[in-house]
Amino acid sequence: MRVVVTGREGQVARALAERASSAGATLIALGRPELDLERPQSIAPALAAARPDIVVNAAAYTAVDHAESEEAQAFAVNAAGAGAVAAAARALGVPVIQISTDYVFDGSSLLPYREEDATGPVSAYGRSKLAGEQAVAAATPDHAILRTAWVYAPFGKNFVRTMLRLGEERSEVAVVGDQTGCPTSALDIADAVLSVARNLVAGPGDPALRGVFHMAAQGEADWASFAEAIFAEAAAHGRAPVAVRRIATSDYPTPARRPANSRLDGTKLAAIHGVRLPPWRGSLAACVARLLQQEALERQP
Ligand SMILES: NC(=O)C1=CN([C@@H]2O[C@H](COP(=O)(O)OP(=O)(O)OC[C@H]3O[C@@H](n4cnc5c(N)ncnc54)[C@H](OP(=O)(O)O)[C@@H]3O)[C@@H](O)[C@H]2O)C=CC1
Ligand SMILES: Cc1cn([C@H]2C[C@H](O)[C@@H](COP(=O)(O)OP(=O)(O)O[C@H]3O[C@@H](C)C(=O)[C@@H](O)[C@H]3O)O2)c(=O)[nH]c1=O
Ligand SMILES: [Mg+2]
Repeated sequence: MRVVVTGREGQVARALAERASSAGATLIALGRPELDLERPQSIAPALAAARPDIVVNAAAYTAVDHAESEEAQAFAVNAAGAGAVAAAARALGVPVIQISTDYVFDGSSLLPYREEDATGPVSAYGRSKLAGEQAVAAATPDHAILRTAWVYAPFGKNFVRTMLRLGEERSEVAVVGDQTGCPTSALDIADAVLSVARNLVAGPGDPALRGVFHMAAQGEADWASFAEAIFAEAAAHGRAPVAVRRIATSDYPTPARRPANSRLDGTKLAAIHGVRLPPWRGSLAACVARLLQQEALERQP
């Protein structure tokens, strides 16, 4: 199975590159300048040349706060770009997997979100990603939209690496405690995406395998308790302890609003695709261990 992913250096793209061979897949990553989601005319030729059995659109404009002042660019990449990727996949006669986000919800529900729950993004990023879901669905019926959340990896830009960096500079970090979600490892996402890809390729006419699915780690955390877990893992590897001061969202002003609750319910993905991501705590432990091992190696003379 030839899996073509958009974006070369993104967390999910790099995780797919790392995990593909153990899933018996060949991974081809396409990025700028050859494939630029802001240049729709670049997309179909780049995808065609890569001869995919399936396309995964993992590239996106992901700077949540910057998107508030660059909404047009966020829409160009996340909405028009995603639609163009899906249209190109359709022209090639292959399915597309669109990676989407928990930020399509407004966060007012007290329960984990299910696929049929009403969306209502409260940020420009969330609006652009919801428009992307709609553009993909309009472009081809042969799609799976996989919504994930709070992605981290041993590489790329993410909350885990930010906390480990801050923890080297300070003995206390202030973190919001009133936003709850599902911290999800990009490596677990990669394994799940590859399973879904296999199912879509093996079941070309099966509408049940298509549509929207929630794909996040099991369990839940708020950002403050997630930070506490990161520092606990680091301390287990000999790092100095770091205290987390739990603050309210109102004490941490940001340009973008974020949902108070964006937990995702993975029941549908498990029932239909047989895929359940692991609980977040063990995946976090593996990520922190790998980061600190890399760091120790880099420090060796
Ligand atoms: N990060 C998160 O917490 C979450 C992410 N998601 C979604 O998951 C997907 C993967 O996210 P993640 O791996 O974290 O993303 P990253 O921010 O790590 O990477 C995004 C990638 O998109 C590429 N990209 C941006 N603009 C363009 C463009 N115009 N043309 C081509 N490529 C472009 C970037 O390229 P370059 O390296 O050149 O900048 C980068 O490789 C995205 O769809 C995101 O919306 C969903 C929930 C949570
Ligand atoms: C760095 C830092 C952040 N925070 C807060 C800000 C924010 O509410 C929360 C997380 O910060 P981030 O910048 O990682 O959040 P954010 O970039 O909003 O993360 C989101 O990214 C997009 C792409 C998604 O799709 C979402 O699922 C989600 O992962 O923690 C603190 O309270 N203290 C800190 O020191
Ligand atoms: Mg961010």
